[in-house]
Amino acid sequence: MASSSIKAISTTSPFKASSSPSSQPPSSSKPSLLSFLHTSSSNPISLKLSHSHSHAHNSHSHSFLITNVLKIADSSETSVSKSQNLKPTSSDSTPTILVSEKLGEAGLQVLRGFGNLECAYNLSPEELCAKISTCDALIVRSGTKVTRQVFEAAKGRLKVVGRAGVGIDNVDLQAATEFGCLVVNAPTANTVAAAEHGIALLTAMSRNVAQADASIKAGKWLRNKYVGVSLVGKTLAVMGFGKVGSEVARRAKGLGMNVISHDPYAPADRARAVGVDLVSFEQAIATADFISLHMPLTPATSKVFNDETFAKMKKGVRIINVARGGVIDEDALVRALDSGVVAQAALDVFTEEPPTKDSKLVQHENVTLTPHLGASTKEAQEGVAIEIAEAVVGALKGELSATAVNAPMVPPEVLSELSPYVVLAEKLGKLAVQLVAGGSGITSVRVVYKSARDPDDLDTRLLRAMITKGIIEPISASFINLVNADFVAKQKGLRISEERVAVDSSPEFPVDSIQVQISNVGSKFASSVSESGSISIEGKVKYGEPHLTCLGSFGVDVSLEGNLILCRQVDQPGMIGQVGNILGNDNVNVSFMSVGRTVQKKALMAIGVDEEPNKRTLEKIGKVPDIEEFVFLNL
Ligand SMILES: NC(=O)C1=CN([C@@H]2O[C@H](COP(=O)(O)OP(=O)(O)OC[C@H]3O[C@@H](n4cnc5c(N)ncnc54)[C@H](O)[C@@H]3O)[C@@H](O)[C@H]2O)C=CC1
Ligand SMILES: O=C(O)C(=O)COP(=O)(O)O
Repeated sequence: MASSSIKAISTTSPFKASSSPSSQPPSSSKPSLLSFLHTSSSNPISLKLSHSHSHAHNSHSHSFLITNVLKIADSSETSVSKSQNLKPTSSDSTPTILVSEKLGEAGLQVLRGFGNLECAYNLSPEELCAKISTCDALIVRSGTKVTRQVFEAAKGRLKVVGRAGVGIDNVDLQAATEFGCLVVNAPTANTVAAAEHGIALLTAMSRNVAQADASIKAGKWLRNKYVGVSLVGKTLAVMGFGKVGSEVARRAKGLGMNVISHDPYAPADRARAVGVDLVSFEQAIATADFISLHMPLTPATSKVFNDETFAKMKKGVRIINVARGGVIDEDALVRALDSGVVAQAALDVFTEEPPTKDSKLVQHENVTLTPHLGASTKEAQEGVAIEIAEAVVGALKGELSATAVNAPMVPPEVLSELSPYVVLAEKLGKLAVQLVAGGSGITSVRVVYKSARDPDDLDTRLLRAMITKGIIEPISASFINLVNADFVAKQKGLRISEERVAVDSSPEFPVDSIQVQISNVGSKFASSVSESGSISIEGKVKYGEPHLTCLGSFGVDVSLEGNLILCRQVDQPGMIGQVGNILGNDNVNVSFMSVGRTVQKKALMAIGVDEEPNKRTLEKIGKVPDIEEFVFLNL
C-alpha cells in the first residue's frame, strides 16, 4: 500500500510475524540486556517487539538503556537466547565461565566472585564442543583452538571468548562475529615478559647457552666449539614495532645494538622516539645481522619468511621468533640453516604446537628452542589473568570492553555521552522499517547525522549498529548485536551509508539529529516519503529522550515510545476530537497527542496509546472522513 491517498491501515504489524513460533522469546522479556551482544544465527529467534520491551525503556534511566545496548548477561534474559536448541543455563542463571588453560590464581578469584567457574584443562576438541553449550564465557590461552565448530556447538549460549594473552590467531574471529560472540584479549600484561624472552633468546642464541649447557651436562667441556658472536654494534631488525617489538628495540639499544624496524602500520615518530628507523621489509631483511619477529600471524604475515625472503638476507643472519610459528615457512628455515644463510635461529613458537619430536627444525643443532614461554613469567601470568578476568566479567555484565577484538571499542565516556542517541538510533530504525510496505525489500539505507562536532570527534559505529538492529531485527530471524551488526547487514544485502552534516549548533551535544532514509521501497504511510522519493524520518534527543521530529516533509514532535498511531488528515477543526472519541469509547488510553501541519492544509497527528488498539478500533479511525491515511507503529 504505497499510494499516497489511500487509507493505509496496519493493524497487524509485520514485525510481529515470527519465523517460527517455538523460537519466539517470551513476551515478558525485559529489554534484552543479554540480547544485544548475544546472537545466534544458527538459532533463529522471532522478533516480536513486546510491549514490555517498550515499557522497560520507559521506566528506566538512560544508564539502564545503555545497558540494553551492551549488556549480555542479564539473568532474566537468558531465555531469549535459549529459546530453542539450547541447553538450559545453570538453574540460578549465574553465568558459567569455562577456563580451558592454566590461568593465574588472581584472575580465577575474580571469575569465582562473579560466576560459576569451571577449569577444565587439556580438553580435546570434541570434549570442548560437548561442554561449550553450557558455558556463557570461555577463557583460553594459545593452546585451545576456538574453531567454528566450537561456536556452532555453543548453540547460541557462548557470549564471550576471552584470550588470556595477545595473539588471537587460535580463535576463529569470523565465526565468533557471525555468532555474535564477543572476543576480548589481554593485550598488555605480557608485553614485557615476551620482550624479555626475546632478549633472552637473542643473548642465549648468540652465546650458544642452550647448546653449551646440554654439552656440559653430557660430560663435555667444549670451549672452542661454542664461541659466540657479540651483539654490540650489530644491526637488529625488529619486524613488527608494536608493544613487544618496541620493548625489544628499547632493550636491544641498551645492549649497544643498532636497531631498525619494519612495520607498515607503526608511526615513524614513535619509532624515532626510541631511536629506531622504520625501513622497508626488503631493507630490514637485507641489512640485519639479527632479525626478531614481533608481528601477529595474519593471512598477510603467514609464511612471510620463506625461501625467497631468506635468500635476500645477509649470509649468517640470526633469527629470533617469539611471535607466531606460522610467520615462518619452517621447511624453508631448515633449508636456510643447512645452507648457512641463517646461522642460527631461536624459536619460542611453532606452526604446530607442540612440534613433532623428530622435526628437523627441532633437532637442528643451530636452533635454540623454548616451548612457547614468551608470556610465562609469574608476573605476566598474574597480570594477564586479572586483565582477562576483568574483561570477561565486564563483557558479561554488558560493559563494552576496551580490549574487544571483534566489536567497536567505545570508551566509557563516549558511551555514556552517546547513550540517549543509541536509543534514538534503534527507535528510528524500528520506526523506519515499520513504514516500509511489507516490511521487506530494503537494500539501501542512508543515515545522515547532523552534528556541530568535528567529524573525528563523533564515533557513529554504535549508532549505525543500533539503526541496523532496529531495521533488521523486526523483519528477520536474525538477532543483532554490536558484534554482528555489520556482518548481518552485509549478509542481508543491506547497504548502510552514512553522511555527516555540519550544523551550527552546540558542540556540547554529539549529535543534533539523526535522519534515516530508506530508498527504493514502497511506503505503507505515504506521508513518510520525502521529496526525494525515500522513506525519511528524523529524530532528536530532547531532554534526554528520543523524539521523532520529522516524517517525510512533516515536522512533528513525538516522543518515540510505546505505541503510536500516525494519521494524516485534512487540517481542519474536529479531527483530534473524532479520533480521540473513538479511542476513548473503545477504552484505549491516550498517552499523548501531537499535530504537525503543512501549508497545503495537511496535518499529521501522532497519538501515543498505552496498548495496541484492536482491529475494529483501528478500522473506525480509518473510516473517519478526511483521515487520508494512518498507520499503527510499535516502538
Ligand atoms: N611467545 C609468546 O608467548 C608471546 C607472543 N606474542 C606475540 O607477539 C606478537 C606481537 O605482540 P604485541 O606486540 O603485543 O602486538 P601488537 O599488536 O602490539 O604489535 C604487533 C605489531 O605488528 C605490526 N604488524 C602487522 N602486520 C605486520 C607486517 N606485515 N609486518 C610487520 N609488522 C606488522 C602491527 O602494526 C603492530 O605494530 C603477536 O603475534 C603475539 O601473539 C605476544 C606475547 C607473548
Ligand atoms: O599472548 C600471546 O600471544 C602468547 O602467545 C602467549 O601465549 P600463552 O598465553 O602463553 O599460551
